[in-house]
Amino acid sequence: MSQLPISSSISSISSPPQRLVIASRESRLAMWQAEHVRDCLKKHYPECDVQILGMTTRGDQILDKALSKVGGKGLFVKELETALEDGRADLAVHSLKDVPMVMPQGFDLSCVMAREDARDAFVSNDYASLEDLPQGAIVGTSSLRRESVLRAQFPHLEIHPLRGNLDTRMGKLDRGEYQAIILAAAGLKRLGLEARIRALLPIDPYTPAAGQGALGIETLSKHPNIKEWLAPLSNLPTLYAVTAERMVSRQLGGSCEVPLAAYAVWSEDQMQIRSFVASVDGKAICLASAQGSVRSLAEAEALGLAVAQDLILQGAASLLPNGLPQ
Ligand SMILES: NCc1[nH]cc(CCC(=O)O)c1CC(=O)O
Repeated sequence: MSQLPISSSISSISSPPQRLVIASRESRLAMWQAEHVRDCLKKHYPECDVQILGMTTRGDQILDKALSKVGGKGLFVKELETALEDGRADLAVHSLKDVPMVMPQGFDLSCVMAREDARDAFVSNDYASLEDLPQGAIVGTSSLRRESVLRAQFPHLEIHPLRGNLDTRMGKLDRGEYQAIILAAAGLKRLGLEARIRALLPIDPYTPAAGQGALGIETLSKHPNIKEWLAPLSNLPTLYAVTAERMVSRQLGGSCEVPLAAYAVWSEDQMQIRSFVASVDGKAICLASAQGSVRSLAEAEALGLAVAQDLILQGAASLLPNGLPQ
């Protein structure tokens, strides 16, 4: 006679968490995001002791170079992953835009939370919109994606690099180093700086980066209960959208050394997605969009794949510094 698998049936009903540690970067935006996750966890698990472990990453230290030149997205997440590996933290909160398209071995993107405004924002003290900027005006951005669209739309503007955390960037604008800067609206809204936004840039042509405006929670793949514990924090429309966006980006190499945009919206089983790959000077662009029924993660990935294939058929590979992956 076979025995009932008593222990496994008991362990599948896990008890609520008693203590959770969130690893976060120390910038004001990262801390806001970690506190947001902490508050959401406390709401679902009032008995749980939720702590935040702040840490400085290489991406926060190297401020004098364009992001595309210092090693890209992984830069902001490595130190946090080490904290997960060492057991100092259970989860790491990231702006999803900064999370590499392929997760390193042993780590999972375990939760995607509801998206803030995904659009880019125009911020200036003297001008109400990009259209109002005079010949030679200096616009700050270190995003090759933003630079490419700006150069295509407004060849008379000067695009200068702009790095550092949000407060640093705003400070540089306010000291007159730029006539205007372009930032993600999500970060400004989260930090209570929404009033500084002079204009929200339309998705066409200013298509956001994959994952922009969404929060991702990374955990160790082998953590026994964390995915189940995080499930109430996840947002399905956002998860479907960013899954498609990240698929496009991954197919094209997922690097920030190339202007690459992908933005999707999902509602009522329908997804719309739009993406481009372009040259930094804005002179060459491959643009694709698609719409289709999406009722699963696999269908979200399939729509993203179709858009990537459309871009590749249009010659997107010739715009990628290292060609197509593999
Ligand atoms: N690349 C840095 C970064 N990562 C996430 C955000 C903003 C918040 C978000 O997109 O969730 C920013 C700043 C910006 O692009 O202006």
